[in-house]
Amino acid sequence: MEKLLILNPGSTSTKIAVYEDENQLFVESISHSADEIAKYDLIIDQFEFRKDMILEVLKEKGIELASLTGIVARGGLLPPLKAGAYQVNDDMVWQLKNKPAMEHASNLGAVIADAIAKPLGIPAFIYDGVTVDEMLPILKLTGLKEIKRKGIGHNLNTRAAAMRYARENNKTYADCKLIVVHLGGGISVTLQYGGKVADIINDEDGPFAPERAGGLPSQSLVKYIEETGISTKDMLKKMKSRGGLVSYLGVNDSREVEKMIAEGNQEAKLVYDAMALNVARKIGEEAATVSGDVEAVILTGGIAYSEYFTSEVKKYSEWIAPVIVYPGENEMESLALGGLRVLRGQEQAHEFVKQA
Ligand SMILES: Nc1ncnc2c1ncn2[C@@H]1O[C@H](COP(=O)(O)OP(=O)(O)O)[C@@H](O)[C@H]1O
Ligand SMILES: CCCC(=O)OP(=O)(O)O
Repeated sequence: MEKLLILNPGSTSTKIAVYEDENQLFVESISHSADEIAKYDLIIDQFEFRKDMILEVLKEKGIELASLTGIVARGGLLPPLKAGAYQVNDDMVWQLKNKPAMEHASNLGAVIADAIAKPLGIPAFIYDGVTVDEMLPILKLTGLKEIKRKGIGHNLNTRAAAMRYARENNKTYADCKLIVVHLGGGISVTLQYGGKVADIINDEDGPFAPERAGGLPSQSLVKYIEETGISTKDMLKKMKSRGGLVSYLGVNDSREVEKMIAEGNQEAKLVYDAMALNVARKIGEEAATVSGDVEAVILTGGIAYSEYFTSEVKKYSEWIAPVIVYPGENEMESLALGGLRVLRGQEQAHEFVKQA
């Protein structure tokens, strides 16, 4: 029997679970207030704080560290990866500590997993990391040779949703042609076919999201930075955590926005409807990429619980293909099942080599 510790550090929470084979023994999501996080300059500075908290949760739940047989974490901002599993090694820990592609809480996953796994002599893995980049070469191009599109986003949850669709329709993942959208604090619109994430539209050129600015008109953005004198670091932070619903309405919880709409707030309705329309426009972009040959559009993530939001997206997208809703995210289970496949020899973990 395998006993796996699953770690998913997010911007505002740390999710921890333990699985015995396919059975979840517990899952716990610890929220971090903005104040708690604000005192750390860099993500990596939160290492001790989050690791200690994880160890504390395991103690409370009566999980003996020595009983664990492996650890699986959400992968961080590494250089472009293949889909599936990578074994956590010294190169990966070095990369995340010294040269991550971007600051993001998921960078802590493999580093903490390594710190716990090494003394126990058990393996640690990441699975379907945020930088899985299988994008079609033609989709990498932008209008400036020096700037390329990157495959970054919610690969874990969108691939898990695509695989669920395949299972439920008695098909293999490789035989499906799907547009899968993660609707959370951030949004990713993906095109998946041929067993790959052929495209992923996320923060840089995606729709705005509860906390994210999404793609912005590039000339206006450059002028805004020059006129306000805002630093690169502060601007990136603003686009990542103070954009979208937060920028217009001051809240990142879609349920609060829906309450505002129900109370007659016209600004809230305009912004929320615009967010849904922008998601649908990106779904249309992915549909065009495959000349409309799409079998289904799948909406997943926390906002997929919303009848209001999913109906809006459907209104603009159902002409492409049936729109299926898988509410919530399935990240902890996806990590556990991925780790189990590797430990059972059903899947091979890739080896990570650092890029200094
Ligand atoms: N029932 C619901 N109706 C509308 N929005 C919801 C509902 N439940 C959760 N959400 C929204 O889902 C978002 C978080 O989605 P989730 O997939 O859990 O997060 P993340 O990708 O940020 O980890 C929040 O904006 C939250 O308000
Ligand atoms: C870093 C890309 C994936 C992402 O946006 O994740 P979160 O929504 O969990 O911050």
